[in-house]
Amino acid sequence: MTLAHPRTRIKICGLTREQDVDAAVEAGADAIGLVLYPKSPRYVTPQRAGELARRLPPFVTPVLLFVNASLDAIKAAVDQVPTATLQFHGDESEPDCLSAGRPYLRAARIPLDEASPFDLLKFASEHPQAQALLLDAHVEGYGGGGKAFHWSRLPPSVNCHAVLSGGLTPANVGDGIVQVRPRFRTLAVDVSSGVEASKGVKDPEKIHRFVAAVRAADQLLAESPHALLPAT
Ligand SMILES: O=C(O)c1ccccc1N[C@@H]1O[C@H](COP(=O)(O)O)[C@@H](O)[C@H]1O
Repeated sequence: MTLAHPRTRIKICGLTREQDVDAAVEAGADAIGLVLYPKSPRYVTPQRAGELARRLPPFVTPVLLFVNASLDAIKAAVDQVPTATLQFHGDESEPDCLSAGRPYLRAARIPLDEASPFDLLKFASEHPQAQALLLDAHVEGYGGGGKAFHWSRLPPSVNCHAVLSGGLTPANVGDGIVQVRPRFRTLAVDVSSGVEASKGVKDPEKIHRFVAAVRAADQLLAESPHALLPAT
């Protein structure tokens, strides 16, 4: 059976503190992201990632984020968080993404400039084993830039699961869900900057408002499926 409007899953990314992990869980997040990219202001060591992930209750997924990491570095983090889903946010090939033997999300970094070409269908075909494509804006530093790309750039129909990210906030996530969900098999959302007090420090009130905005969009779509805009 296909559900017309499955609940939008939510990932809160870039957590560095116990209280932020707890706030994400209390708000109802389905996944938390831990950034293993040393150049990020949200970087955590593999050991710290393990400490934070061990706070999670069942059925909340820890996601380990990498940018062009070596296999040794990936394995060191997976040793600490053996149940992790991996998020590859750099220039990794499909064999790189498969090398650690864990489910993974592959970030597609979509140019902010509408004149710059980006072929998402080709990108999807190059990552057939990704659990989902994570759609982010192409920003300096690879990600976590708080910038939204033009959602209208996405193709009308892509036969894969997707995670919308890049500049999401409590104010725009509902609109993002309505615009992007019809184009993919399912849609989840991922936020970092939009729920922060400062880089690497989350604001529990913003997390709650973000989750409430996602649930409001889900409710709207369940009650009025016509609210889904036709994909262009
Ligand atoms: O968070 C980071 O510092 C980061 C560094 C390198 C690659 C990705 C990073 N974060 C991811 O970027 C997207 C968008 O984040 P934002 O909401 O726009 O801040 C998200 O998937 C983060 O997990």
